[in-house]
Formats: sequence, structure tokens, C-alpha cells
Amino acid sequence: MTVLAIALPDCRSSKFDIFSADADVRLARRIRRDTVEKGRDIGTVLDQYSKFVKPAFDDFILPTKKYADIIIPRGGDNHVAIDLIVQHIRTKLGQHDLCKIYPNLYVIQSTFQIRGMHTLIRDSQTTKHDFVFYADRLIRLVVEHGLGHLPFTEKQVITPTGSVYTGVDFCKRLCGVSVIRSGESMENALRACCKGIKIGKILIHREGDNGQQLIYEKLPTDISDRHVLLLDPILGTGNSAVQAISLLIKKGVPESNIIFLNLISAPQGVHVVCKHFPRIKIVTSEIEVGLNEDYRVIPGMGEFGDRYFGTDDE
Ligand SMILES: O=P(O)(O)OC[C@H]1O[C@H](OP(=O)(O)OP(=O)(O)O)[C@H](O)[C@@H]1O
Repeated sequence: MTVLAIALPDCRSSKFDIFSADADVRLARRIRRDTVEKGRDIGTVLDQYSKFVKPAFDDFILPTKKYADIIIPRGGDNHVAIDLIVQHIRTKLGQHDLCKIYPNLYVIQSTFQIRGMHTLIRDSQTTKHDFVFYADRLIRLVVEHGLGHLPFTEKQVITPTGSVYTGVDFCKRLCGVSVIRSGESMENALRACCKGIKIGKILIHREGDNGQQLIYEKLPTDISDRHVLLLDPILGTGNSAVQAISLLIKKGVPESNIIFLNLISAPQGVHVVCKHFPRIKIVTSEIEVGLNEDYRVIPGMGEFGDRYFGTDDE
């Protein structure tokens, strides 16, 4: 970390700046480095420290503390704080890079409300009631965002003042397809936004990394003429999504007419889906860090279906 970086206004970031390392740690590091690596005696090191290093720190470095967004007590030994920052940076970089690589990946704009909802539904201590409440709020936002990617036609109406308002008309040939069971949690939000929408179902059995098996499907017979909103809150390895999307394409739905809506996406799943189907759109509310050794999304929110439908142990 460059100690002088945030002393210069141009170098202060719009994201966050970090101020680290306390005085004892700095002096101890300097003594160790200058005696061991540079062969100086301790008296010279302390003399230089008190005459030049400390005054320069007080004049130039310390005042920059007020510009820091994060101050890490105990400096480099504070592994918990450093791990948190590393994780945050990785998430940001991952998100940024994925959206750059795949122009059809849309991560909804994060706000403190959205972060708050995520915090609640990811917390293992959250009650079922709260989990459902906040998951529903997030789902509604994802659905509304997803609908924004449908084609539209221009429409003019006459307002009660007799004026012409030039707006747009919603796309009418739509249907939802939920991946049983978790995807069914998104049906209400879709119905609340699209009156009378047809909703098909797909059941895929998931076992380990490659055990995907299509068990059941019931889709509108005219699905090939419709834009499809595919519903599943979790994109993990991407295997379930690939199965579901392959079935839709087999039924004649053009790839570019599919919008996959989910709450969280693991980068691995995004790569798999976007590489197989470069023309489908993915709308998600957060990109995850990755998958664990059991192919579960991390940090994730646990078994979404069990928590949402109340079939977990509690
Ligand atoms: O991207 P993948 O690695 O395929 O994982 C994602 C799938 O896992 C979850 O379902 P789960 O199998 O837990 O079933 P459930 O919805 O019945 O709880 C989720 O709803 C997806 O369908």
C-alpha cells in the first residue's frame, strides 16, 4: 500500500481509500528492515526515525487520515479486516469484469436498500417470515428490471388534459417458465407485473456437478412465439440453467427471446450460460464470489427452496 497515495487529491478514489498501520508497527518494521536488511545499527535507525520519518509522517501522512473511508486498526496484522477488504475488491472486480465480458449480463444497480435486503436474506439467523418478505421484495425488483429488456412499440395516448402523450406499449407475447422448486417463488412477482401471464414449469433433478436430469416439463404450446422469462433465484454451476434453456430452444424459442431472471449468480454459472447461449439475457441482483467444494454458491443464502418454502430443519 502506498502510504502517500491519498495525500494527493487526484489519487483519492471515488470508491474507497484505506488508511493502515499504527505507529508501533511502522517503527518495528523499520527497525527490523534497516538492521537486518541494510545492516544499520539501532541508534542510527532511531535517530533517522525521530529526525525525519516521524515528523514527515505527522506533517504529510497523518492529515490524510481524514480522507480515508476505512481505517484498519493494528495494520497488516489485522487479518479479519484485510480479508473483508480483499473479498469486497474481488467481488467488485468479478462483477465488473463479467459485465464487460458478457454484454447480455445485467446486474441491477445496487443501492443501500438492495444491500440491506441481501444482508437479511443471506443471514442464517433470519426467520422464515423475514426471509420470504425480503426475498419477495428483491424478486419484484429483478422481475421489473427484467421486463425492461423486452421489446416495445411506440404508443400515443390522450391525457385527461387533452394533450398527446407519446409513450410505449408493453410486449404482449410473453410467458414465464419457472424451474421447480425455487423458481416458483418468483411466479407471484411476475403475475403481479404481467396480468394473466402464462407460466410453464420445468423440473430438473440436481445431483453433484453433472447429474442434471430433466424430470418434468409443462410449457405453453405456443411458447415458440413468446418472449420467455425464465425464473430461478440461484445460478450456481449453470447446469440447471443450461438444461432449462436447452429445452426452451428445443421447443422453438429463439435464444434472443429468453430472459433469465435470478437473484444471485456465481461467476462460474454466468460463464457457462453465456458461453452456451451468447444471445440470452441474464438479469441478476448480485454476482457471487464463487462455488464451494459442494458446488454451492458462496457466500450465497443457503438452500433457497428450503428457506422460502419452510422445509428446512427449523
Ligand atoms: O446452477 P446449478 O448448480 O445447477 O444450481 C442451481 C439450482 O440449484 C437450486 O435448486 P435446488 O437443486 O437446490 O432445488 P430446489 O429449488 O428444489 O430447492 C436452484 O434453484 C437452481 O435450480
